[in-house]
Amino acid sequence: MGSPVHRVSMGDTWSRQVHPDIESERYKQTFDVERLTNILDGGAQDTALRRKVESIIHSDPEFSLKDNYFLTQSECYEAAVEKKFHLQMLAQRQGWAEDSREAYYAYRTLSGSLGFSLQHIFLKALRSLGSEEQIAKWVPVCNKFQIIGTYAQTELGHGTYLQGLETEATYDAATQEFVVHSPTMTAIKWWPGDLGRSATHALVQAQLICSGARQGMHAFIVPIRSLQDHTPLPGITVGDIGPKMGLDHVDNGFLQLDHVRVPRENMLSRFAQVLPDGTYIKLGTAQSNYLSMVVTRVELLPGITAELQKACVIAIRYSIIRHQSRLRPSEPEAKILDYQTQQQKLLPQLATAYAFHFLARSLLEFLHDSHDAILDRDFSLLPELHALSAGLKAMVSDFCTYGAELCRRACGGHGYSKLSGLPSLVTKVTASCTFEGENTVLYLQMARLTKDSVHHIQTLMRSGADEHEAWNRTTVIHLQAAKAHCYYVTVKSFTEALEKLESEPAVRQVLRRLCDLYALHGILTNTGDFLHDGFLSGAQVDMARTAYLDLLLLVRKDAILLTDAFDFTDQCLNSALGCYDGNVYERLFDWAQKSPSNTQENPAYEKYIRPLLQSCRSKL
Ligand SMILES: CCCCCCC/C=C/C(=O)SCCNC(=O)CCNC(=O)[C@H](O)C(C)(C)COP(=O)(O)OP(=O)(O)OC[C@H]1O[C@@H](n2cnc3c(N)ncnc32)[C@H](O)[C@@H]1OP(=O)(O)O
Ligand SMILES: Cc1cc2nc3c(=O)[nH]c(=O)nc-3n(C[C@H](O)[C@H](O)[C@H](O)COP(=O)(O)OP(=O)(O)OC[C@H]3O[C@@H](n4cnc5c(N)ncnc54)[C@H](O)[C@@H]3O)c2cc1C
Repeated sequence: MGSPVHRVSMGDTWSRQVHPDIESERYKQTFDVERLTNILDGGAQDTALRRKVESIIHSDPEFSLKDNYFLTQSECYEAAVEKKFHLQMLAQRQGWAEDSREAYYAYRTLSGSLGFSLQHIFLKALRSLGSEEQIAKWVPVCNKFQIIGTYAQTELGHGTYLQGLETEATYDAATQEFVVHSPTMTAIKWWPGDLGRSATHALVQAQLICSGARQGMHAFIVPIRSLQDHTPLPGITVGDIGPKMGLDHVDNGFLQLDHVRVPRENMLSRFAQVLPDGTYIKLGTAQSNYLSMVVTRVELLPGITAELQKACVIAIRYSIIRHQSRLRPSEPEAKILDYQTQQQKLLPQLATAYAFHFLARSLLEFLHDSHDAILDRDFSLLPELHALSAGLKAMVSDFCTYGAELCRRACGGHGYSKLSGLPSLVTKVTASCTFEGENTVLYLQMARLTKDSVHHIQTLMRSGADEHEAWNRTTVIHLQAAKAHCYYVTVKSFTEALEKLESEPAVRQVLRRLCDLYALHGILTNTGDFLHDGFLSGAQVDMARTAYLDLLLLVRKDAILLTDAFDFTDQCLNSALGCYDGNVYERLFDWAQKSPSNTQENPAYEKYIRPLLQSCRSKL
């Protein structure tokens, strides 16, 4: 009789018998895993609520992810829309609001494999840029899915440089309408998620033209498909941009506007208004309409971090089960996590996954404390919020992408199998280095604030360079300064989180080790900077390395318990390598046999293989 089935288990044949190699790693608990889970969730009640939502979702076969790896792009898209449809019906029955904790936990449970992900961003932009009246009008119809929104800012010719966006919204005082138009091929909106086949409305960022003057980028709600039969409305050419590297379940699309008219009330007017006679009233700053990007960058951080957390869970559990080669000729093959190099690959990533959890929580608190003031047009905190959100979104997405790929590679051949769950994690998190702001550009937004950057610019300007040339000729240094600042902010937020855990000594100690490992990893991967600036001597670098290698051994002992604390269900991980019970090989073999290439006829045989074999045989 196997051990009792753990609550996160897949619930299949092998869930009943926990592999002894992984079970032995759970015997000696140096800290209370459940308490750490509660801390990560924000409290025991949040853990209970999350688990309740997970249980409801996993009890319904409509939400199963197990066939996802065998679907085409169109099937992926339809499966995600189908799950979103069923989740919306479930949410209505359960009374879960669109922006509720339950809805967030449902999204986490399904690893974001849901349609209409841009509805959230449409709503965020609405709440940041819309007047109270516009919010009261559009939020309810969004929440009830009476419309499906997307956020259309990027164009074929421009994504980063927002002042270069070409889409125009020209005010017609005679009819009190805006004429929204794509004047050139490069003005076609390109990339917006859910635009290809789903959205009925787009929040279009366009250059406002009124009273003969160009007023910069403003947001307009533009209906794009009929609510009766989903056909494109007059003046609208819309479609899918075609196959991508990943995120097959998202229909990223294009939108060409041919003099489309929308009522004056459709320009989001928290920070600017156009009066009936075309008079432009500025209520904010030049960058007020960039606020929605700030909010989205901050609110994307937990989801991006979760991808690295899942990659660490899969790779570390697999590294306990996988035996390969011998540490000593006289001993049996070793668990690959007992090799120092495997520890050096995975455990700093685990530390990073924890560090980013506390960083995201700290930045979300800053956003929530400052957002209301900004909505009330007190912009004093906006520059710092922008700089932090830009730099930290760039760092978190960069390092989560790097870390997820490292976890994938650390699993050898099976890490290259989609059935491991790792390749789709990597392609998904990679996208976050580009969307919501390309990372280099965002790092540079933070760098504008650092002392070191200013010094280099001033030196060049004294030698005769103008400010623009001086800036461009020092951006590599700015980038370095911004990355260093991001690392510092991350260690600071992790340390501050530990200070609040005085009543949890055992949990605090295990997290302290992760914080030290994260900080030392940062120093040891940038020793040149520390030596160059005289912050460390060679002897001190040696001390740091010794402490780092000692920490790897200590964290190794708690590695499985630290992955368990994230409390991802097996269904959410959807990985043959990463299940709680560790029965890797049985699942790999079982799942592979479910592949359509093993269950369907092989047309290539009759057409090509048999004729080829026979033609060769006849010559023998
Ligand atoms: C299943 C997965 C679901 C995932 C969903 C993903 C959905 C993705 C959506 C998108 O991708 S939407 C499109 C996102 N696009 C961007 O983020 C564009 C990125 N580009 C920029 O942000 C621009 O580079 C820029 C920063 C806007 C450049 O600004 P600008 O061209 O005006 O020049 P600067 O001189 O750099 O800035 C001027 C001034 O403005 C301040 N500032 C810039 N951005 C902001 C902001 N967001 N908030 C507040 N302030 C901002 C900047 O600091 C400068 O201020 P001063 O220094 O002059 O005071
Ligand atoms: C999966 C995915 C989903 C997306 N979803 C949406 C969406 O829903 N809505 C939407 O509006 N957009 C969306 N986008 C578009 C995304 O926001 C843009 O791709 C992003 O802002 C980058 O702009 P770009 O593609 O024009 O790249 P570019 O800005 O052309 O960048 C190309 C290169 O030029 C460099 N570069 C650009 N400007 C500078 C500079 N000033 N200094 C130094 N280097 C510079 C960049 O660092 C980069 O290396 C999505 C993109 C992806 C990949």
